[in-house]
Amino acid sequence: MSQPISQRDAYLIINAGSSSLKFSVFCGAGKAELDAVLSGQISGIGTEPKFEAKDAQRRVLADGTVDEVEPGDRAGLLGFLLSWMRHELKDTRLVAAGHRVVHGGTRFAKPVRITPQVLADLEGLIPLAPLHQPHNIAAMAALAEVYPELPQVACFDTAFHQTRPWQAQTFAIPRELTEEGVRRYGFHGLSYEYIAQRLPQIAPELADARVVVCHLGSGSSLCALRAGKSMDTTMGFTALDGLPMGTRPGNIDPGVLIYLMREKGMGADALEKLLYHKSGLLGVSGVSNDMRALLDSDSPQAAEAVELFCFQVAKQATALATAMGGLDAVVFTAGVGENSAPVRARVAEKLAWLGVKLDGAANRAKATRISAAESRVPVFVIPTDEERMIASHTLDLLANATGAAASAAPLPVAAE
Ligand SMILES: Nc1ncnc2c1ncn2[C@@H]1O[C@H](COP(=O)(O)OP(=O)(O)O)[C@@H](O)[C@H]1O
Ligand SMILES: CC(=O)OP(=O)(O)O
Ligand SMILES: [Mg+2]
Repeated sequence: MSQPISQRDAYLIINAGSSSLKFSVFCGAGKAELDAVLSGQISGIGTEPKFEAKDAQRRVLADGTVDEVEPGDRAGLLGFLLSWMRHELKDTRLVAAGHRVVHGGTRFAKPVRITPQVLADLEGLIPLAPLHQPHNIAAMAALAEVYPELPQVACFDTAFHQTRPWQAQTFAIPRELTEEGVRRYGFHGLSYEYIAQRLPQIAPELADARVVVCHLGSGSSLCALRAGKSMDTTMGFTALDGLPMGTRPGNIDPGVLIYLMREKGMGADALEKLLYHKSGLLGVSGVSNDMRALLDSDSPQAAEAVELFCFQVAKQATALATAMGGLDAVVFTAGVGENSAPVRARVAEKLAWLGVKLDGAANRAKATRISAAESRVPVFVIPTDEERMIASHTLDLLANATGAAASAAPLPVAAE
């Protein structure tokens, strides 16, 4: 029989996304044997927050709407979650906390122990990730209040994308700006890193394959994975680039921004609000930022928003296939990618010319492999697990105890 949780080392993991606050508690002596003993999320932040939690046996501990806090009150929702967890974890021996941090900038190339200096550096990156970085930092501060002695570790969305060739990291702008750090970083790296490890366990023949991973959630991006390494990705300097998302536009002609500044008198704050909070599925549909609501809606604008999303996913997937010189497999993951059969079906239809064909029944059943037997390109649905990846990095960092020293290694500027 396994040891009770109270006698095992436990790691508390927090992943603050744009529409969700996910958490897990893992127990285990090493990263190969990490058991999720508690996990869940507050989803629908900003619209209708819902709290779900499960125990080690995947039994439901909580499942309902959060009525006591305003839908957009991030601090209130974090407080609600931490007080619930504190009660649940009463005898648990927490040894560390790990956090997802969206932007590592040029400074953070790998996970790092959080120190006052690291925290200050992360705060300096808030303008490059205003929808995420403040919430990532708020979770660190809130935990430090509840567990002042607990070591905390930051794991970065940007870190996984360092293997891209320089042309995938560089904007066509004057070199001085590139050297200052104005370049394509890419995000959702913890999710892609998890998929890169998981796919060869499911399909060993694809270990060296050229795979487009579609991370479709509230924030969405694609990654070109070759032999498990990132070769390109759709997000850039910030998490605004690439695909349309819940409230973000994705690719947009920069001339639009100049037009809005000159002709509409919009400044940085107004543009930030437009691009991070009012665009994407919400802006196009006028109905919701939530893909479920759009698929359930009778509004023609909601249908157009879904079509625009699927069109861009397929179009940009094709560009990423070119970045790898071919396409051997497609993976769908994250909230929309894992749960929406209609979105997967529409994207796959648009990629038919590349040899993608789904098995309709397998797609609707959310099977692991959803492609038809005759599909040249196999297609998979793989639930992502950013929290497990963070736990694994947190264990590694603490085992190597290089913490603060590791933070001093700056990222090299993209080399030719
Ligand atoms: N059954 C479903 N059908 C379509 N979309 C879904 C479904 N379940 C969840 N989603 C979408 O997933 C999104 C959340 O994805 P997730 O990856 O958890 O987001 P975050 O970016 O906040 O981490 C929601 O905004 C919702 O639109
Ligand atoms: C980077 C990003 O967009 O993250 P999320 O999908 O969690 O909002
Ligand atoms: Mg997310």
